[in-house]
Amino acid sequence: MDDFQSAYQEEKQRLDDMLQMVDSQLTRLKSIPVYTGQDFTEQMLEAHREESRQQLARSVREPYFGRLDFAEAGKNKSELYIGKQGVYDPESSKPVVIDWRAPVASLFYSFTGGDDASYEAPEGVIEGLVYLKRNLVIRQGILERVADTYNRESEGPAVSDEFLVYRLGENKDNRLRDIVSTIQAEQDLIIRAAKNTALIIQGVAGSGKTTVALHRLAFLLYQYKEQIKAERMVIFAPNHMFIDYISEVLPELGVGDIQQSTFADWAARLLDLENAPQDDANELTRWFDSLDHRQSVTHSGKENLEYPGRFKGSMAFKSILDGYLDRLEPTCVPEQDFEPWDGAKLPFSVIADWFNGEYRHYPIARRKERVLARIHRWIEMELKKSPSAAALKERKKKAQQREKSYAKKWPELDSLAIYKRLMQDKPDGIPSSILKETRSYLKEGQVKEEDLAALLYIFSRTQEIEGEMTFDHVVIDEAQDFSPFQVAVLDRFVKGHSFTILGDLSQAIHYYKGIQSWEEMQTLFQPEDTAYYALTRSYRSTMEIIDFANGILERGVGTDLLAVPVFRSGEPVNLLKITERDREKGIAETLTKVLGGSHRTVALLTRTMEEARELHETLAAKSFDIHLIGGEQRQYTGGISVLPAYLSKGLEFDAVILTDVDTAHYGVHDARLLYVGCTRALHELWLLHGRELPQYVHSAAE
Ligand SMILES: Nc1ncnc2c1ncn2[C@@H]1O[C@H](COP(=O)(O)OP(=O)(O)OP(=O)(O)O)[C@@H](O)[C@H]1O
Repeated sequence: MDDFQSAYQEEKQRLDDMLQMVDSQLTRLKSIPVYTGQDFTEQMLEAHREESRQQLARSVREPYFGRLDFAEAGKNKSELYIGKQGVYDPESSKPVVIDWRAPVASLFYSFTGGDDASYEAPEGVIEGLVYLKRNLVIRQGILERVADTYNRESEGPAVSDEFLVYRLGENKDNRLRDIVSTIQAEQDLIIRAAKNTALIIQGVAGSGKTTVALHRLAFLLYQYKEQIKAERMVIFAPNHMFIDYISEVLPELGVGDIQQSTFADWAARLLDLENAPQDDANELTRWFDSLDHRQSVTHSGKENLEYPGRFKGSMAFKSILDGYLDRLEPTCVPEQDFEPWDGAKLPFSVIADWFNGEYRHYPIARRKERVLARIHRWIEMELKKSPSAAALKERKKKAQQREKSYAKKWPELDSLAIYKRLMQDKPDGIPSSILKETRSYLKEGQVKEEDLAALLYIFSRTQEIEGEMTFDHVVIDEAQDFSPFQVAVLDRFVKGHSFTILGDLSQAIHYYKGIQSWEEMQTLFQPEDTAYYALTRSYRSTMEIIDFANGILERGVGTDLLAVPVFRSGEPVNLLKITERDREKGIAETLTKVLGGSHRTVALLTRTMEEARELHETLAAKSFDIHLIGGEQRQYTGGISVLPAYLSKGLEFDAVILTDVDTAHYGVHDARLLYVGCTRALHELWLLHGRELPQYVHSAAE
């Protein structure tokens, strides 16, 4: 028997033993009748049993994925099995499978060979020797693969990339998956970083940002279980389809109840907006669907703060709001005494004293509420002094009217009302075009996504932020499209600046919003409260695709944030010229060719929504089973999809076909967009064009 076979036999025997143990624990737990009574202690015990049942049911399918033989200095070697969750021997209560988030499991990810192995444990740094690092693929309880990525006894070097390349070569379905078995050291550092830090991560396309963020949430919940709750953690994603796409990773990791939302949805809920802006689907269509309009805007020299989205996302706008709100505070109390009926008087000075003195520690909207409630109580006390029933009746009637009209003299202090007044009052510093446009749609009862940061900020300064509104941790994915002001606002809702902010500046396709450098975010925090990481290795695509996309970055985007590929080779990138007359035929033929492979997900990426619609119609008429994805889409179902490139951000497909890659569709300002499109492909990439390719694509292909 060779080494491999004996390792396989050994692991198979171990697995059988383990499955038997897990199965008998599960059978025992299932035999306990489910408690449905009223006793609180019993309810808690039942909840605990149910959690164990679910965990064990997951463990029966895949109890572990890795083995690490480690000898702590001065101690014997132990064989540690690492799984998505810990398993305990019911008799000895000792762990037989270690949770991947436990300190010692970090060695499985950080160790790449050599005589020095150490990890950080609560009791300090533990040092020792690693003898074996082994990956095990178990599916539905069956051992499918054993791969040693390090063996002290063998001569050869560590081959950790081989197993990674095997995993990366698999085709994908319609959901993002967990990567616990192949987390890379650079990713592990981010996943395990301390909680109370605003982590800012620049990662090239396909570097695992989204995946890492989700694993980090699972880690934080494990590491800080006493301090944080899943329901108080949130991941902000760009749209509903993306939320659907990532929705299975956390349950796979055994973590539930973490909020997944768009910023717009969260803001609309908190602000109780009647007309909530629908993410940015409309805005996207406006900016991306008319090629001419977009060209003229990007060429007009209008940069930065002249775009409403950029201005309203800037910290300069926040300062203007601060000034306005500071001025509002001393003018809240109406300058008059309050007389509920003739002869009874509550002097202005007393009311002002309540507002500015006694209730000073409350935000102003709350203060107003408290003062008005106190006035009401004062009226009731005064009414009791009425000399007769008739007088009481008369006074009560008067008081009701006057109380109502007095309350109306106070300024309205809900966020939208304040914001509307601010736009009317025209404070210095807001460009007049922005004032005018905003006033006009606010008057129609509309609010745009770009206004939400300001509205939330006003809310946070004027209302009380109650416990259930706060977060223990916030993840912002695609953060290059967030504004500094949005992050500053969120900071008011999150405890201890506990953020994971991830994005890629090269994918900042929204010229009208977002940031241009990470410094804009970093400077929001004290240096000791923030840390910056860069992820440069790209795991999604083949070397050929990454090299090609790097060419676009270098020559089209003009950045040096290039991706480093994992050594996974595939087909060359295909640049195919088809005459305009044969466009539809050429696209259909390419699609047929691509479908001849073993791909499970294929995307046709157009430049505009309109083109996607037309192409969908054409191909559906040719009997292709194809889905059209639009901005309002809530689910991604896999298979063959046709969508505009700007909606493909964050997603990935086994094969990607980009249509009309010519200078008219992808001008110099669209290099980022094309980069996004190209980097969606895992294994195969086609660029079809009738007219001239953009110059930066020509050179990227050379
Ligand atoms: N360590 C890893 N092991 C295996 N697969 C990985 C690893 N890291 C990332 N991947 C895979 O790479 C792909 C890209 O991951 P992900 O979507 O999280 O990257 P991203 O940086 O958010 O990408 P983009 O910015 O392009 O949207 C996914 O298929 C993910 O499973």
